[in-house]
Amino acid sequence: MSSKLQNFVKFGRTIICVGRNYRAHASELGNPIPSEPFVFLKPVSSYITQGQDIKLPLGASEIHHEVELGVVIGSRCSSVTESNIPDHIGGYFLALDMTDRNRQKSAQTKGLPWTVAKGFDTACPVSDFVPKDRIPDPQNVDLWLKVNGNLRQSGNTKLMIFPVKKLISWISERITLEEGDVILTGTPEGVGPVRSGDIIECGLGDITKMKYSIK
Ligand SMILES: O=C([O-])CC(=O)C(=O)O
Ligand SMILES: [Mg+2]
Repeated sequence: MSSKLQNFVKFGRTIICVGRNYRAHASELGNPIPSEPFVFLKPVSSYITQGQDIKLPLGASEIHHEVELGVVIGSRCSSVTESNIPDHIGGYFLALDMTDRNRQKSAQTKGLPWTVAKGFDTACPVSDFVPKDRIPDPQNVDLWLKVNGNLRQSGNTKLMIFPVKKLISWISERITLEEGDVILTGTPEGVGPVRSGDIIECGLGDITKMKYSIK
């Protein structure tokens, strides 16, 4: 295993995020169920690791937590078929897709991109790298998130509309993926606002967990 993958944050390649990959989450925000995957990007500067705090961005009125399974790409993928995707997965991690919900809604209404709503500084808190053999089936992993000890999100990756293999294959037909690129695979339902002083704890079943404070 390349040490670049274990240090995927420092390696710092493209962060691709999948939107509305769980029906219940698309519905809870009043959005249609996608008929094919859709993706957006976060800048690499939005990564933070445990020990750093999530900072509420300037002028933000509603910052939401979204807990997600992250995949680290292990080798170059260009038009890779679904059956060959497992060979290209380098490992996994737990991620928060922190979202400025009001800015996202306003951008969406105006037909503008979500870049600032999803890519502000500290918008991508992540866990340590999880070796691939710890997750033999990425379509059966529990995802949970608590704010100040109260359970807010509880889902399982089997509820994804487009499974990991499909997502990576679909992306690789349009965007070449390289070693160290990561994919955030979308959030289950239960997203909601956080305030200064809150503590988020979340996990991938009991495989890995992480804790972040909101500054
Ligand atoms: O902001 C959204 O609802 C889209 C998204 O990132 C997700 O579904 O994980
Ligand atoms: Mg998300």
